[in-house]
Amino acid sequence: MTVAPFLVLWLVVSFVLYQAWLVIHRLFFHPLARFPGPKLAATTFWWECIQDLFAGQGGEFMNQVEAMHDRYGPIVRVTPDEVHIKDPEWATVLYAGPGHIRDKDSSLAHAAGTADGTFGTVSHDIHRRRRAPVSSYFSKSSVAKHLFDKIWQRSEHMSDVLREHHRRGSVVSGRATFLGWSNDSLRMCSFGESLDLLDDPVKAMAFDDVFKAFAAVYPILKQCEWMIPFALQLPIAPFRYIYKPLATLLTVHVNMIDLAEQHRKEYLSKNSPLDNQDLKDESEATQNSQRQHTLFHALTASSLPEDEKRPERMAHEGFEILLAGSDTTARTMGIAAYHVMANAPIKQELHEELKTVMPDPEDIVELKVLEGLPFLNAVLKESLRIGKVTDHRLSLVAPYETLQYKEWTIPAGTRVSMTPTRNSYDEDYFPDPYKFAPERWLQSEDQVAAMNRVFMPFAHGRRGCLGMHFAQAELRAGLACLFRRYDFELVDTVRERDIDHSWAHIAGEPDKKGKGLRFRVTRAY
Ligand code: HEM
Repeated sequence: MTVAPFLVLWLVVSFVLYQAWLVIHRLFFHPLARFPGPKLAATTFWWECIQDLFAGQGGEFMNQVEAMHDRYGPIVRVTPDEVHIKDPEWATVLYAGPGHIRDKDSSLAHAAGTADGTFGTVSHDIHRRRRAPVSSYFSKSSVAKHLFDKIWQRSEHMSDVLREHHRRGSVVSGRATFLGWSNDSLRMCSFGESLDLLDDPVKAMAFDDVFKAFAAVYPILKQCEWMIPFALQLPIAPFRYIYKPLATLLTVHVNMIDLAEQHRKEYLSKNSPLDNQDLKDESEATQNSQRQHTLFHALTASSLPEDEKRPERMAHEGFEILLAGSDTTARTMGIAAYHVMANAPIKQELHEELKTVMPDPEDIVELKVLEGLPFLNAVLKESLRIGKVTDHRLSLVAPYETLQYKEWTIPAGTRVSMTPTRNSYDEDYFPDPYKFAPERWLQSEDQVAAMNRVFMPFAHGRRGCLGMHFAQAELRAGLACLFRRYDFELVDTVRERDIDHSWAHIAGEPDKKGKGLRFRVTRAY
């Protein structure tokens, strides 16, 4: 026998033996071996990927996790090294606050290729440092003081677009309109410029393809964290022929570096280094934000170390903001709009309430006035509840802490996940969960407090959404402009087919045969 075939045989046998040992180890000797769950899930990480890519419509693993809980109980081993817990009351233990160290699961953190951004940072300590200035830029007070004017302008613009549809009697695509609205608004507030997608539904739908492309490859990206960083080292042009939306996704990544560099230079040229030294903490940076018109200005002005202010690093923050903030808000808006349009009494009540603060339909309203409207608030919360747009497991690791769930002791260093957005469908807290019922948020204080305890559309704790105030301000402004100024009728929109989510890779998606939300503007007030 020559050396080459012998070497191949040796490699094949070694690989097979190694895989066999892995399976035996995972089933019998792994620290999670005694946790309940299907053997296949305990054996290989690829089970999740295969379920997501090939079962049903794809994106089936989340439904499988639900089925595992039905069969095995509230704690289940869902991959070789991860347990998933379904118990709304336990979320505050996993997503714990000060005094508890939680790293992020790297397969979730790195999937978008932004290991240096807040979302993509695994380490607890580095994450805290990075999150502070971004979170401050989108804080409740910063949204009210610095960003709401721009948010309102974009909603006004959406209103103008709808007025034109009314004039022409044309059918409106909810997806193109709301994605254009949220993307323009987020870009305007974060980067001081927008792509004007609201004016160009075709361009808006090209961005929809980008989100779809990301979702389509997400199950593979979760297994192969190196993929996007590797693709970014290659020329983008060939990707245009292989899969155009992926090329667009990579282009957004690359353009973000140029934008970060441009804004950093712009900020430094207008502000002396002496001023910057004076910025001792993030709250000071926020107070100073008269001169910080973009997220990159704020990051440049922050007290982060210089290495964290490299354009390549800041670009990861910018990319994450776009990825995390535009599709989510657009989807929630679509869900809210559908349910309000489909329920005449709800539509009427919302319209009447809005009239109290906008006697003239063209009135401009301050954020705090909108926040004081109980029915608008109830519609917003119910839309976030029923939408559960980020329908994926948020997995963390407590590196030094043993976690206890009932009689189960979870060793330190284990990946532990929950799906906080699914709490919203727990019948113990939300009776008749599939019903869109804003009135549930108008019950007694105790009843609302019980719901609020487990209501986590933005997840919870330090890894929870840092754009939640921004998103809610956008949704309030958007709903106010829509339902104070116009009346609508749905056009061939079926809830089960076009609105409700039936599968999810990272965001919940309606049936693939769905046509999306379509409506007509029947009246301008
Ligand atoms: C209705 C709209 C939104 C929903 C439902 C939502 C939901 C969430 C959820 C559930 C998470 C937890 C992470 C995870 O599950 O993977 C998250 C994280 C995040 N969101 Fe949002 N989000 C929304 C809008 C926004 C907006 C407008 C922005 C930007 C301004 C944003 C920026 C982020 C960032 C950067 C993170 C990562 C935070 C961290 O890791 O520390 N989100 N969001």
